[in-house]
Amino acid sequence: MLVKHSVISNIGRLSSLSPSSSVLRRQQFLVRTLCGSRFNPLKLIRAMSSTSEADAESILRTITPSLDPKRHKGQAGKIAVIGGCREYTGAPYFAAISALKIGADLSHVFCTKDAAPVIKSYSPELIVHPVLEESYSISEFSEEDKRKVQDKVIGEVDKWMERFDCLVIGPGLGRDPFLLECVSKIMLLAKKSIVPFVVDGDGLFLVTNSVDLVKSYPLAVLTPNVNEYKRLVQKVLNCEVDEQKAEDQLRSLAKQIGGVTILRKGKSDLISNGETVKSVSIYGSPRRCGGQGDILSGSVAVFLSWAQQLKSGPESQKNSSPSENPAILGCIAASGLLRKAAALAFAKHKRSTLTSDIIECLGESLEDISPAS
Ligand SMILES: NC(=O)C1=CN([C@@H]2O[C@H](COP(=O)(O)OP(=O)(O)OC[C@H]3O[C@@H](n4cnc5c(N)ncnc54)[C@H](OP(=O)(O)O)[C@@H]3O)[C@@H](O)[C@H]2O)[C@@H](O)CC1
Ligand SMILES: Nc1ncnc2c1ncn2[C@@H]1O[C@H](COP(=O)(O)OP(=O)(O)OP(=O)(O)O)[C@@H](O)[C@H]1O
Ligand SMILES: [Mg+2]
Repeated sequence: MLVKHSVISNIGRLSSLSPSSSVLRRQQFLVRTLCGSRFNPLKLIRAMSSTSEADAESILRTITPSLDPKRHKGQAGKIAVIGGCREYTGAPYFAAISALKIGADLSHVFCTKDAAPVIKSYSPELIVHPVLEESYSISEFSEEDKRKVQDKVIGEVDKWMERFDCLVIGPGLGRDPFLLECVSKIMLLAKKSIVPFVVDGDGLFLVTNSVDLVKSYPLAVLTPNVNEYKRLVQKVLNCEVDEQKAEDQLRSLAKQIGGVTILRKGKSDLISNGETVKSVSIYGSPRRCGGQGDILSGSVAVFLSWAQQLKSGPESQKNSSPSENPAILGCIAASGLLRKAAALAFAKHKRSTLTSDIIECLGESLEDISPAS
């Protein structure tokens, strides 16, 4: 019930933003999904009651849509990654290509001008927007001109915002202050349009320093690694990470940030929205090469979109969709699939397993669990 009330109050807050018609549709969908006539307290209480190992395979089977010939391009998901700068071009590519490899129809990347040609050259499948600016490229500008540049950046992203099913904010973003200020405005835009977002990498650096950017937004998912989690706990809970109370601490953290969903990455992935805590411990791979978290953030975006779609689609009218929060379902599905793909890639490549090898195994791993036909 607590969940229901907090969702209603969050929606109330979101409603005060004079929404457009597509925003209204999203709001109505949220209300129907989380609090509507299909609201089943028994199912919800069961789902929320304890920390337990999630049945990731069953969730993957439930939320992965069938390949229906009647569906048109875009219906399987339109994802956008906000990330990619001079230093990092791999991370946004990994997140964006993983979304496509899992089954999303369109994957965009909004990055800096330097990063764009590099990311484009990795793959013609991605739609790359060279719109973000770092301080060095505007160092000679007056304050007024800097503001104009910022408005232009926000305008470029805003043109697309309502078309996206989910954003991934942060892989390879870097920590340039001017760029991060623009990204904080992009988060506000996403909230205004009620677009879910996954925050990872340097996006978590931004959010840790400005928690209000995500606080009480029920469609925000944070995916911290060990360092990012430590910094969040220190900032929000004002204490150190306590492994003995890992689940309680994660639940408190998510609750303190107003019920956002947090996926704490590690030996076991732990997922909480401040009410329930679920774990995914399927055996993955002993290789810890960089970039696996980026696969995860792109995957969460797709599965979250599919879980939401399932709840709003005709299947939900038959009361056959699961009652849990789509963000939690998306995290469980993504974590389970990444671990399966990592295990498969490791079986093939052993010590030389790289992130690209794991990405190549995403399709086969999903096919094993949820065959296309
Ligand atoms: N190919 C690319 O373009 C990629 C780009 N990426 C992008 O890089 C950006 C920064 O992200 P990040 O992950 O490097 O930052 P953060 O977590 O602060 O780690 C910094 C340092 O912390 C340590 N450390 C890490 N894990 C640890 C552990 N388990 N236990 C203990 N220590 C641990 C370790 O330090 P060391 O051990 O070397 O002292 C590590 O070097 C971000 O934008 C991200 O998206 C990546 O996605 C990778 C692929
Ligand atoms: N010790 C571990 N044992 C098994 N799996 C792990 C371990 N640590 C992380 N993972 C898995 O690897 C995935 C990526 O987590 P990781 O902590 O490497 O993220 P990250 O540091 O953000 O990665 P990236 O290099 O992309 O930034 C997680 O989903 C988790 O399932
Ligand atoms: Mg990372």
